[in-house]
Amino acid sequence: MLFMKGTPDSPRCGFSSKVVNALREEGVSFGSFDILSDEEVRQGLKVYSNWPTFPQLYYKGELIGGCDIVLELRNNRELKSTLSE
Ligand SMILES: N[C@@H](CCC(=O)N[C@@H](CS)C(=O)NCC(=O)O)C(=O)O
Ligand code: FES
Repeated sequence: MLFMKGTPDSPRCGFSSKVVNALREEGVSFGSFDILSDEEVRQGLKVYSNWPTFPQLYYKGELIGGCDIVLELRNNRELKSTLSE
């Protein structure tokens, strides 16, 4: 599940766009939520996960990370395996 700015087909920030591209390139299917549509979710998730920025990628209810971490996993060829454990 990706909490992002905008939607996968219409991202509203480059960081969110990069994560969408990485997931699509790996053939990972994912749900998404546009945090720009809900200020309460936007601020609440930062507290919930102790992570101050978006995008936030979750797998099985746990935060995997943001743009930097997702791209690092992809570059290390670990993204797909991380999201299928
Ligand atoms: N280094 C971050 C880049 C993401 C980032 O800096 N996001 C900012 C600008 S889009 C953010 O979400 N700020 C808080 C907010 O907009 O609520 C990452 O790896 O995800
Ligand atoms: S919205 Fe400006 S950097 Fe993401």
